Amino acid sequence: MSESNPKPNFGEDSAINAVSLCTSKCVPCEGGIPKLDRVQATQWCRATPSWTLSSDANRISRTMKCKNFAEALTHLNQIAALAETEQHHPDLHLTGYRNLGIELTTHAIDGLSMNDFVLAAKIDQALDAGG
Ligand SMILES: C[C@H](O)[C@H](O)[C@H]1CNC2=NC(N)=NC(=O)C2=N1
Repeated sequence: MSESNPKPNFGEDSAINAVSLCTSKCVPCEGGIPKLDRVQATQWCRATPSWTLSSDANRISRTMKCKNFAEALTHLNQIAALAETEQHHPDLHLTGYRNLGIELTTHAIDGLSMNDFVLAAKIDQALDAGG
C-alpha cells in the first residue's frame, strides 16, 4: 500500500510469503534506502517464522542445533554459497561444535531491508530441505 514500504520485487498488492521471497533476488544495497520500521519488519517476519526479530528491530536471527560438527559445517557452506549468489552476507556463529547461529542485517543501512528476508527464506529452503 504505502510508497515507503520497500517491496520492489513484489508489487503493490502481492503477498509477502516464503514462496515470493524465495523467487526474489537480493538487490545490491549501498545505502540510500530507508530501513524497514518495526511494524514492517514484524509483518515481513510472518513470512519467515523460523527467524526472531531483535529487540531494536535492526536484525533477524535463527539458531539451530545440528547433528554434529560436520553437519554444521555443511550448513555453513550452504549458507555461504547462497550469500555469495545473492551478494548479501549474514553473520555466522558456530559454537559448542554444533550450534549454528545466523544473523541478518543490512549493514549499509544499519537495519533490515528486503534482502534480509529474501536470504532468510532461501536459507530456510536450503536447510529445511534436509540438505
Ligand atoms: C553492493 C553490495 O550489495 C554490498 O556491498 C553488500 C554486500 N553484502 C552485504 N551484506 C549485508 N548483510 N549487508 C550489506 O549492506 C551488504 N552490502
